[in-house]
Formats: sequence, structure tokens, C-alpha cells
Amino acid sequence: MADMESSLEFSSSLTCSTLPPPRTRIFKIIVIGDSGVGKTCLTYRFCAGKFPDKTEATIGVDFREKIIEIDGEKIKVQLWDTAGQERFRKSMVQHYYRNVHAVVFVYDVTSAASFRNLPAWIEECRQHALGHEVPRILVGNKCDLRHAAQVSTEVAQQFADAHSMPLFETSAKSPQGESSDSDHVEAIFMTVAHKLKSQKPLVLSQPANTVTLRGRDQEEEQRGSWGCTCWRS
Ligand SMILES: Nc1nc2c(ncn2[C@@H]2O[C@H](COP(=O)(O)OP(=O)(O)OP(=O)(O)O)[C@@H](O)[C@H]2O)c(=O)[nH]1
Ligand SMILES: [Mg+2]
Repeated sequence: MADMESSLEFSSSLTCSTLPPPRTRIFKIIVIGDSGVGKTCLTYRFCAGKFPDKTEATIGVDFREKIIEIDGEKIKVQLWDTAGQERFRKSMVQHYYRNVHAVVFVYDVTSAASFRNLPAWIEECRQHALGHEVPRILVGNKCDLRHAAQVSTEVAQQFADAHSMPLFETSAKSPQGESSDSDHVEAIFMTVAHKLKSQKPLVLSQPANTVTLRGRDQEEEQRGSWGCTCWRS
């Protein structure tokens, strides 16, 4: 995490200095949900293209990035793989929500408890003043274990509808070939990226090498702290 932290600071200072275009938009997407639902595996699957050999409980946050191309534009998708355990996240929570572009809520289809806890995660977003314009999606993971499922698609869909979120059911583990009956991890994050791109969340007409800043965090961001929503090369 420290490496990423320093690289973010480095990148931010670069952004604010003299590097010329080309510029890459960055979409910050946070992935939240109970411990053990598979947030690390999902983000790893998207960025590394495979299921990780082993994972340990995330402490604070892990960053994963992938450059994707949409309509000829290269976009950096920056996934914030957050900690599900309260003791590993409490000092970090405010950083998760700063300048976030989209939120991915994850539950485990084999864990009714992880589904029941979703309102608490939604409430955390509300407490951090997440705007209604920030897209949210709901992901039920571990669909490869359908025989052990405790959360039906119908119940999950009702919850998603009630909260105006699209629902995806997937598996970070399964091969997800053409015959797979679950949504592809890749397709899920690409859908979010498409949505963000269509919303054009950043100011498009700003000059090169500037930072898009919001409100009272401006000075802090200019000093190069986390969550800088910026164009950078
Ligand atoms: N069968 C199956 N197991 C999975 C899947 N995704 C994750 N797992 C397993 O679930 C366990 C927890 O996965 P993690 O990705 O570490 O969970 P997490 O949500 O990041 O947990 P925290 O970091 O503690 O918040 C690991 O043993 C994974 O191997 C999946 O799609 N299918
Ligand atoms: Mg994790």
C-alpha cells in the first residue's frame, strides 16, 4: 500500500507540473462489502485476468489498476479493494470515499449474512455524503458454488431494484467461458467504466496538466494526497 501511496503522490505532483499530453482519465471505483465475499479476488481477476492463488484479509486498502480503451480513449480504471473487517478499515474509510466515481457493493451468494449486511454498507455511503450521481452496482459473487447458494437471484434482484442498482451475479473463480451462466467479471467492470465515460464526470475542456478539484479538499489534493481526480499522462 505504501508503494501505491507514494506513487499516487508522485503522480499527482507530476500532474501538477509540466508533463505534456497524452492524458489519461482515471476512474476511481471502490469495492466494498463484508469480509470474505471476494472483493480481492474480483479485483484481481479483472486486473490480472486470473483467480489469485491465495488471499489474506485486506488491511486498509489495496489498489489495482487496469488501462482499458473505450471508443478510442484510454482510461485508467483504479480499483480500491477495501478491507471488509472493521478493524482493518476504520482508519481508512474517509479515503475510500473521497472523490470516488463509482461504488461496487459485493455480497457472497453462499452467505445470507453478507447479503443482510448490504444496508449497512449503503448507509456508510450515505454517511460519507456520496452523491446520487455516483453509480452503484450490486455484485453477488461465488456463483460457482450455486449448490450452496443462500441468496436467490429473485431476492437479490428485488433488493437491487429497491436501491436502483443493476445486479450482476458472477464468480471470481470460474473460467467464465462462453458457456458460463454467470456474468463475466471483466464485463461487470467494463459496464461501470462505460457508464462513467458516458457521464463524462470530469471537465473536458480544461487545459493540460491541471487537476480537477472539488470543494474544501482542494488544498490537500494539491499537496498530493490521495484520491486526486485528475488527468495525467
Ligand atoms: N468458490 C469461490 N471462492 C471465492 C470466490 N471469490 C473469492 N473466493 C474465496 O473467498 C475467500 C475470501 O476471498 P477474498 O477475495 O480474500 O475476500 P475479501 O472480500 O477481499 O475479504 P476482506 O479482504 O477480508 O474484506 C478466499 O478463500 C477466496 O479464495 C469465488 O468466486 N468462488
Ligand atoms: Mg480483500
